[in-house]
Amino acid sequence: MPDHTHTAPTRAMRLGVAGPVGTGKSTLIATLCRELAAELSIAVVTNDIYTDEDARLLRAAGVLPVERIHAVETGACPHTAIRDDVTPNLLAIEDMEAKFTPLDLVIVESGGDNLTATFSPALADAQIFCLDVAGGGDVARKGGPGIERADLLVVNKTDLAPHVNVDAEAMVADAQRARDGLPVLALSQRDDASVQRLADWVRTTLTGYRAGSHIARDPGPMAPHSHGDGEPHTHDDGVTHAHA
Ligand SMILES: Nc1nc2c(ncn2[C@@H]2O[C@H](COP(=O)(O)OP(=O)(O)OP(=O)(O)O)[C@@H](O)[C@H]2O)c(=O)[nH]1
Repeated sequence: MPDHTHTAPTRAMRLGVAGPVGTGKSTLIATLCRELAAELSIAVVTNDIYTDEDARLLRAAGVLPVERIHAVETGACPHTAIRDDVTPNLLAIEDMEAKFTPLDLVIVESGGDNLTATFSPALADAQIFCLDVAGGGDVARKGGPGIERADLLVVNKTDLAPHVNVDAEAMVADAQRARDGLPVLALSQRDDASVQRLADWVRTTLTGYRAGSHIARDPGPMAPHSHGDGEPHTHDDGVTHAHA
């Protein structure tokens, strides 16, 4: 008989943060580091297409020692690096684990990408998907793998809602309907209570992970899409699309 009991993991929890360009992923990660660095040993891996811009932003924020922030350059296809070929990210994580052992938490930021990019469970033990109220009030209602099935959906920058004529509460309610009971968090850097709720979610998820009760989920594959020009190609999950 195979043994299906779960044993508590011994390595750091890997937390993915995904979402479209500019939704506030780097800022959210900087905030988590600021809130949790005194109690947890943290490292961050960023994914950028051609630069190390996100890593530089995080280093400049001064929330972690600079050597704990590692940039992976993904080339033209940022979602491939978090889903189809996770090897460069796994190598970067293992490098950080070797340098800073014992780590409690490794946060991996995806390159800002489209609404359907999600982490493979081979890379992330848990994942946050980030939306921005300024991206439009109907985005949450339209759904998609990250919106519907990430471990936590963040409706971010709620302080901007009145300036962009978006009803943030309605957006959160739409998201809750799409998520079948999974949590949704309204977040603003200007609302400390919301920042505390975010930090508490990470603490609780880490506790579950350490106890062996948190199971990494796969939100689902990329929807078919195109980057505008270039040759179509097939990902490991069988989806064909074109690249710039
Ligand atoms: N008003 C407001 N602005 C925010 C908030 N969070 C982030 N921002 C701003 O939103 C912009 C984009 O934030 P980033 O954290 O760089 O977003 P990102 O998703 O990492 O961006 P990419 O890596 O380029 O995809 C920056 O100007 C942030 O200062 C927030 O809660 N409220």
